[in-house]
Amino acid sequence: MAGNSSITSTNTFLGQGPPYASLPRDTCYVATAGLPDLIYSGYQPHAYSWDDFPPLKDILDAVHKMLPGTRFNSLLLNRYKGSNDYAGWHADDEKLYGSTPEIASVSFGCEREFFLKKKSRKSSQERSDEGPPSKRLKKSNNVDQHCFRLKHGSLLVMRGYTQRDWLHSVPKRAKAETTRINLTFRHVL
Ligand SMILES: O=C(O)CCC(=O)C(=O)O
Ligand SMILES: [Fe+2]
Repeated sequence: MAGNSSITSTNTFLGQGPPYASLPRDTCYVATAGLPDLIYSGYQPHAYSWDDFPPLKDILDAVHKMLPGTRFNSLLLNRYKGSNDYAGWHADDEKLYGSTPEIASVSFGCEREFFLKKKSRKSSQERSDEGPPSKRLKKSNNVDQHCFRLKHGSLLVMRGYTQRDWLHSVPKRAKAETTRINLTFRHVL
């Protein structure tokens, strides 16, 4: 990596999103030159080049080998520095990914829980909220909710209508003492 400073402060707030001063985790966006700008949760991240981060290119190559037929050309990196960093309920359903985006999510460091819940009719029209996910979810027996513990080195793939029909989140976790880095590889059309 080209230094920690590249991970933070890379987002331009467009003033359209929810009333959060910043995302509740650090992020960094890497994309192949010439792709349309990514705008999500009211932010427009600066697009770094793959050449700025050779190790990320190596991981991209490994993911392509694991998932034959994929052609990821962008990466949203998330850094959860501790128990208070989180990702609120959202779907990665931005138009630039198309109607059935495939997203490969690789995790390093502290194990965290990743939740999926089926969208309600109302929430299928919602955009990313980035608000803290409800703790009550963990106790729910609802069959339309799932929890995955994403271990160091794990690969999780979302594809098909996952973004259209489901929301996902990484809630705060009191016992998360160390940093977690998550890489979500995506294909911008
Ligand atoms: O950290 C994770 O596992 C999920 C991150 C995520 O949902 C995203 O970057 O859109
Ligand atoms: Fe996501």
